[in-house]
Amino acid sequence: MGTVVDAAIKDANGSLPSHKKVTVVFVLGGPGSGKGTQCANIVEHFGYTHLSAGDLLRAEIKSGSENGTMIQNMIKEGKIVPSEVTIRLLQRAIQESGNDKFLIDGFPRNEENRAAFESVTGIVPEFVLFFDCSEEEMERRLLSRNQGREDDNIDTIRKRFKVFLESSLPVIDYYDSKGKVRKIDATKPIEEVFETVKALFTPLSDKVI
Ligand SMILES: Nc1ncnc2c1ncn2[C@@H]1O[C@H](COP(=O)(O)OP(=O)(O)OP(=O)(O)O)[C@@H](O)[C@H]1O
Ligand SMILES: Nc1ccn([C@@H]2O[C@H](COP(=O)(O)O)[C@@H](O)[C@H]2O)c(=O)n1
Ligand SMILES: [Mg+2]
Repeated sequence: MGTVVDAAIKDANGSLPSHKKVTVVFVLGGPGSGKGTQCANIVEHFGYTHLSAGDLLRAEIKSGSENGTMIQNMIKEGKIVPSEVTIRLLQRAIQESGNDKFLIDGFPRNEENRAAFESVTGIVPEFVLFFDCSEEEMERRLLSRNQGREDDNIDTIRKRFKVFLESSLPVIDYYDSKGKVRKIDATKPIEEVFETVKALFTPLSDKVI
């Protein structure tokens, strides 16, 4: 069993923390590198709860929240939403899940995300899964994804790549300096990528489904 952290997770309103043992794996990689695809496989085999920061933000827009328009504009521009908004959504999802192990996909996306999450929740990731993929391949995947995402157009994709290089790679470098990064060649076919991923999760798991 991997290390678990005793995290003080405040509830969605920021009230008294409840102590809960949780295991968190951050899943990072460029836009279209296959984070969501591989998270679905990990959930199926290892019983984690998948929390995609992007999905939570899109759900917040749909819910008609007062932050909806701001979030929608940021996503259209490929920009990173202020940490307090995203962290509140992640905390709520953690609290509501009833699970104790989480894949946090697409977060932390910049230094502000990283530092704020650690200081608010006290959670240190078990490790960071980094899907390494060429821009050429990611662009091809995003342009053929066909999920109706407003940010899957060439203008926004280029902005997202720039933000990834400038703001997200430094977060991966930070965790790499702490020996936490598990880098995966994500240009390979889905099944081959998952074989490598599986080998990382199997030692943490006492039951493989
Ligand atoms: N290894 C792979 N080979 C080929 N296609 C893939 C691979 N992994 C994922 N895809 C496809 O690429 C597209 C993007 O994958 P996915 O949504 O998992 O990426 P993502 O990293 O979550 O992207 P985003 O950051 O935009 O949310 C999907 O259509 C998916 O089916
Ligand atoms: N930590 C995050 C994660 C995402 N966003 C915004 O959502 C967009 C889509 O994210 P995906 O992971 O689903 O690709 C992303 O481009 C950002 O605009 C964010 O702000 N903060
Ligand atoms: Mg995704």
